[in-house]
Amino acid sequence: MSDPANRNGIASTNSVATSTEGVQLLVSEMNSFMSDFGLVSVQLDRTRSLLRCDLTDKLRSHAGTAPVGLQATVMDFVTSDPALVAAAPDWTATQDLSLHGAGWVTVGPIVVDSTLVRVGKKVVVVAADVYDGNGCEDLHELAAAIDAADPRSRPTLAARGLVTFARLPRAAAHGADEYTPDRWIGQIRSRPMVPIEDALYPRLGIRVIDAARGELELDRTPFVANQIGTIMGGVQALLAEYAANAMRPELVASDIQMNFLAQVRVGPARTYGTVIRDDADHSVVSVRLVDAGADEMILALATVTLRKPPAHR
Ligand SMILES: CC(C)(COP(=O)(O)OP(=O)(O)OC[C@H]1O[C@@H](n2cnc3c(N)ncnc32)[C@H](O)[C@@H]1OP(=O)(O)O)[C@@H](O)C(=O)NCCC(=O)NCCSC(=O)Cc1ccccc1
Repeated sequence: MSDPANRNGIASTNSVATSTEGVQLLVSEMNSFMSDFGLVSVQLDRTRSLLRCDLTDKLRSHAGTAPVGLQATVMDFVTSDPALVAAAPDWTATQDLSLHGAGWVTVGPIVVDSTLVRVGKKVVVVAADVYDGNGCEDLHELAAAIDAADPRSRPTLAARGLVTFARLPRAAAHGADEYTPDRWIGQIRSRPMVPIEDALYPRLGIRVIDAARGELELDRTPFVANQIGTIMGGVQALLAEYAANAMRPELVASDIQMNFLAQVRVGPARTYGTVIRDDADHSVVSVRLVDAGADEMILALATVTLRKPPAHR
């Protein structure tokens, strides 16, 4: 089988995800908001996975940096691999995700190193370090640099994060049997690369209802949904970041905490923002995500810290 969009001959996966309300969505790697991220990963062993993501101009924040929602998206993606290996045969859903900036990713690629921390009966916890690859695209070279004994040889840490996954029955995820990171140990895997015309936020189709109040909406479409039929955790992080930035447009997000409480039943996802701190050099915004089509059922709670952009410091 040949797939011209696929750089390493890895078959792209299509699956019909059914949400908790029984709505069917055709979820495909070829038609995802991440299709032009240039995602390449390697499962180094059963407990560690490394991923890189291109930082093209389309994906940059208004300050030219890698948006925190984008870092959260790729962090969610790569940490799920050691989680799925550890949780097998269960599937996983992201329950909590935190990401704290140590610096800005300005050159790229974005590199995320994820390591299994704890396997429990109900949850699996995976830590992640985010680096600016500074032009290096070779994952084995990056892993060696991260592991270097001399701290001066290591890439600069851009952020540190922690992701808690809840165990779900494997039947919750359509296409689960095609996604088997435990069989990919040592393999470099490139996702299908399909160009997308729009920049990161416009492509999601976010509707701004009231910027000053952080009120935005996003439909659940196959473009942003995952195998269990809800809006991907990373997209919810991007939505929360966008809402916080709508309230404080002169700043740029550096940290995010997401608590995913329920899965989208109907959609759209709607945000409500509250500024909980305004200081000289930063603000903190709390964002509530609800399912507007399901009696405003709470989907997630987010806290976003925003700072002055690096060029203005
Ligand atoms: C499930 C939980 C995390 C925990 O809640 P609790 O209160 O502890 O449990 P709850 O009472 O709600 O469950 C009772 C029972 O139902 C089971 N079950 C649950 N769901 C399903 C299902 N869909 N289908 C079938 N069964 C389901 C559940 O196992 C349990 O079974 P049991 O009774 O033990 O036999 C909940 O807070 C939640 O859904 N949060 C939102 C999570 C979220 O949306 N995250 C963001 C998107 S994820 C993402 O993006 C990842 C990604 C990364 C990278 C790339 C791609 C993807």
